[in-house]
Amino acid sequence: MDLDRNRVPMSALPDYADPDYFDHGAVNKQTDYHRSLPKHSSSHIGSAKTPNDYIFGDIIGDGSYSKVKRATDKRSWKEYAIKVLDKRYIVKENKVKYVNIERDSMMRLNGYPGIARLFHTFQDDLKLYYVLEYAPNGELLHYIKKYRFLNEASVQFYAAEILSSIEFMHSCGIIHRDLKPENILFDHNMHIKITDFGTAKILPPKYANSPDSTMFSSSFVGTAEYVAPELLSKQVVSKSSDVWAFACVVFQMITGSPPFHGRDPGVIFRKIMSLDYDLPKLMPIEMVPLFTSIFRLQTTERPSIRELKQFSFFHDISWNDLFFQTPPPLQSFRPNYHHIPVNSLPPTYRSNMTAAAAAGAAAAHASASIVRHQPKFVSDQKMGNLTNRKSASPPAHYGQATLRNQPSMDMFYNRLFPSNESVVLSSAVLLSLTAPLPEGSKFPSGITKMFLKKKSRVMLLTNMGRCAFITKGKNDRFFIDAEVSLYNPSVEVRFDDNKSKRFLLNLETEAWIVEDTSENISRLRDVISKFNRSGRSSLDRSSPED
Ligand SMILES: Nc1ncnc2c1ncn2[C@@H]1O[C@H](COP(=O)(O)OP(=O)(O)OP(=O)(O)O)[C@@H](O)[C@H]1O
Repeated sequence: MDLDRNRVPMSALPDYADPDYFDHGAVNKQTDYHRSLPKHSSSHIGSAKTPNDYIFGDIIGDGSYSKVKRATDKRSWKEYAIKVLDKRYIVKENKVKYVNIERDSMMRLNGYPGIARLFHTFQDDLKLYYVLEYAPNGELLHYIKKYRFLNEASVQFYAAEILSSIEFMHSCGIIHRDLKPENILFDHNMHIKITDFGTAKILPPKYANSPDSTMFSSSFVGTAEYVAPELLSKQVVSKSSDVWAFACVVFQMITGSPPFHGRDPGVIFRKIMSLDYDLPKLMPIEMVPLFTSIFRLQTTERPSIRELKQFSFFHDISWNDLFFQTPPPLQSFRPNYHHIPVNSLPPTYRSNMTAAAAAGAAAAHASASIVRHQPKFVSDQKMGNLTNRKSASPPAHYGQATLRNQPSMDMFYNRLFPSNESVVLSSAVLLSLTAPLPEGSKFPSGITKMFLKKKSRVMLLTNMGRCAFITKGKNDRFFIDAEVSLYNPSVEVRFDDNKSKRFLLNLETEAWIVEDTSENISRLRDVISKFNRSGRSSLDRSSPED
């Protein structure tokens, strides 16, 4: 079931009658450079396959404008991951360019073992399908969360695989621009497969062998924690921006969190621009130069990949047959107490650190604390103040329902709630999590806005003042992944200016920015304000006695 169906007027859409609309760049005209690329045979990328050739299984990934599903080829019984993209949404959100970039860059990189392969693309009236090599062992992020600090042997081995794959990408003239643990997957044999080339930069051919520090203009793409300073200060990227992200990923593997983290993109960017990061005291000494040499503001000061491969951290890596080796088992990091703590580093290492980083390292040594940053939407605990509810704990069926045999979406949505509660308004939205906005401060704009992670959700408002955000999970089951009571007096609702489709739910410890994509903003404004006003007026009435 497509949640957005019936929400976008057909007249607003371009003509998709041409089956090659996406496959041959009718929307995004091919540049001379694209025409100069080697052509792939039509059996490889083209319309030879259809959705009927596959048995679709669970959703295994939820991107900002796509769902990734497990699928089995009916003839070969081989398993694939099929990325299903909603054409209407892509056009409406101006994502056509990214969809084509993803296909073009993956085609160019096909065959390298560290990069997920794209086998076919095809489409039907509503969707685009990218048939990808299936990486059944999930994301690197999963293992970082599971083990918190990964063992040194794994960090070394996987850092080498990632670095080799980046080197290959760069040699093909592709800068990934969004390397992060969510985009590094594991195949059957626990070798890496880099994915998500939707925001890659495809360089003109003459730059394929350019130095890593050569800069290219770039829009603001990527993920705040892994973005390099040159993008923030000059709106440019270089191959060494991927190397910066690589260092952030390796840092996260060994310490559990990325080096530059914070509650909102603004905080993260300030830390990146001032190179404000901490080196935990038990970090293996051989790893330190990796970070101190890469975390430099000037791209020219960062080592090239060729130089990095010579670092002592990689001294026993056999680079030529990495993907034929058996990876070391992923485990938790067991600190080797013979490692030298950071505060007794030789002066050459210390001189590479900024004052802030050195002070941070000293502080980290004193407290040995490593802060973990895993943004997470809150759910049930926010429901405590829901009025008219006898109990804060959800009923047994709460949060899950199947879609089958439901005559209308609203009736279906009602099944998510207790029987005395019903949906009064639903709308497709983009939801992002950020730090609470102090009174009087403006909504995120410019690059801070661009780096907010947005998730497509359906927002439901119920007659009980509940504001729930739902998404589709495994087996086509919907679930509520964030919700709040608008009657809760500590929830502040703030609308952006009149022209904007955004509003903010300011909670005590975090804020949700909601952007309406269903032309419903004025109705949302009315209903939400009504609920929230009554909650806040009860706060005003009760505060004098408190
Ligand atoms: N080949 C694959 N094998 C297994 N899982 C995959 C594969 N490709 C993608 N996934 C899963 O789906 C998720 C989303 O995929 P992908 O990052 O390509 O989508 P996206 O729309 O670009 O996401 P985002 O908006 O988060 O950048 C991945 O993080 C991963 O968990």
